[in-house]
Amino acid sequence: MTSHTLNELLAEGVRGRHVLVRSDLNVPLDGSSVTDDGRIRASIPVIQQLVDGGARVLVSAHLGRPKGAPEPKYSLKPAADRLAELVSFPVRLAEDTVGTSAKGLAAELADGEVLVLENVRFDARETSKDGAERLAFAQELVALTGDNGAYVDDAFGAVHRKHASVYDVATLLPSYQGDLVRAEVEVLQKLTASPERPYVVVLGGSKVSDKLAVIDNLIGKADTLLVGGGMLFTFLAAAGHKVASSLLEEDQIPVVQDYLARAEAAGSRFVVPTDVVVASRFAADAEHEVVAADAIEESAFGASGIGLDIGPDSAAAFAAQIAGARTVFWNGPMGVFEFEAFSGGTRAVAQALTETAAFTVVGGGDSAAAVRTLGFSDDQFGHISTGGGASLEYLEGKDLPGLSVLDR
Ligand SMILES: Nc1ncnc2c1ncn2[C@@H]1O[C@H](COP(=O)(O)OP(=O)(O)O)[C@@H](O)[C@H]1O
Ligand SMILES: O=C(OP(=O)(O)O)[C@H](O)COP(=O)(O)O
Repeated sequence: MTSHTLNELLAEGVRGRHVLVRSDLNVPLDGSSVTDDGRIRASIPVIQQLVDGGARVLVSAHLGRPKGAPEPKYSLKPAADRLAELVSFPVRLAEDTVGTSAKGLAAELADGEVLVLENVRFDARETSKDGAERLAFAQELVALTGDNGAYVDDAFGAVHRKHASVYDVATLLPSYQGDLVRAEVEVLQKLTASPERPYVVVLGGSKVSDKLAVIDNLIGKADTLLVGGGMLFTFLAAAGHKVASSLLEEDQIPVVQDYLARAEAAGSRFVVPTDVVVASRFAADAEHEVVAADAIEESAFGASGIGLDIGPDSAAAFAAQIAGARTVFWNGPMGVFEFEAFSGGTRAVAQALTETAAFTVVGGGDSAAAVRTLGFSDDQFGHISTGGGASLEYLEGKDLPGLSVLDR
């Protein structure tokens, strides 16, 4: 299957046309400052080419997971401001997504100007499971483009979401695949076709139920699955251990038990941490200690202890697996790397990736941010992908709505 490309759109001509671009500007923030602008930088080439072609560019994007209504802490303002600093063309931000501000500013746009629409997730219809609701929102987005609009999907990190701004708009406008999506897919295609073995997948992060769902199809594909981050506690609970106040998805325990039971026959092996860094509370300066993974509740903090990182023995075991691999895919920090005291596991995994002879891919907004904030550089890895969940779902061979909707 192929999609129409950005080059085709540019060849058709975009001068004076409103082009709606879906970008992934879901960047980590500290208050109102962007702590890693990787996704913004990755979004610029497509926007720049459209600006150079004289398009009137409308950028749609989400930030975080607001609950379908405006919430100031999820405003795209910090991301739009950072974009404006990085480029030489004018960038404005609408106060709403499809309301009076967006309509007025979209109509006023001159050729080569860019308007970022406010967070699409401020409208509950964006993520609705009801297709008619999503379509109604998509129609309002599309209406901003006038009568000769076009749509470019460049938000690789969101192609696994069947959301109005990713999927439904593409059913309404002439649609094209952005260069970022194209480049990401090219790398991942190589990884799905015939990964060199041993093929090690490292999983962590906090979107536990999303990631657990993905593991299902990686069993049998990956040789070894290293389990860190928030999801490790559901694995420990599945083995019958108490996890005190750590992140736990109780309803997923039977799912994990099923994975563990199926893995061996399918030729995959889970490596679950044997030690954990437990903290008294979720804070950078919390008291903490290393305990055995099967004795979390026996730490000094008892039932209120929270596991915030894998322990040093586990980090060393993970590093050894990575050293012996030929292909490594990593999504999700091993711990709360934003706090120095709980960044050891993530740092050890990142270091191991830079030292192995394997082809390495790091995927995900926070994973990419982690390697950069811990002082590693992009060129120390085979590929840094802007999408975590999106890459994982691509690797499991799932149909990704944001890609298939563009198929001709
Ligand atoms: N044990 C843990 N408890 C709570 N949060 C965790 C834990 N380990 C990692 N995290 C958090 O996971 C977040 C990243 O998760 P996620 O969004 O799933 O990753 P990515 O964006 O790379 O896909 C980080 O902000 C990190 O602090
Ligand atoms: O951050 C993202 O995904 P990731 O954490 O899997 O890399 C994307 O912007 C998608 O966000 P979502 O997982 O809230 O839909």
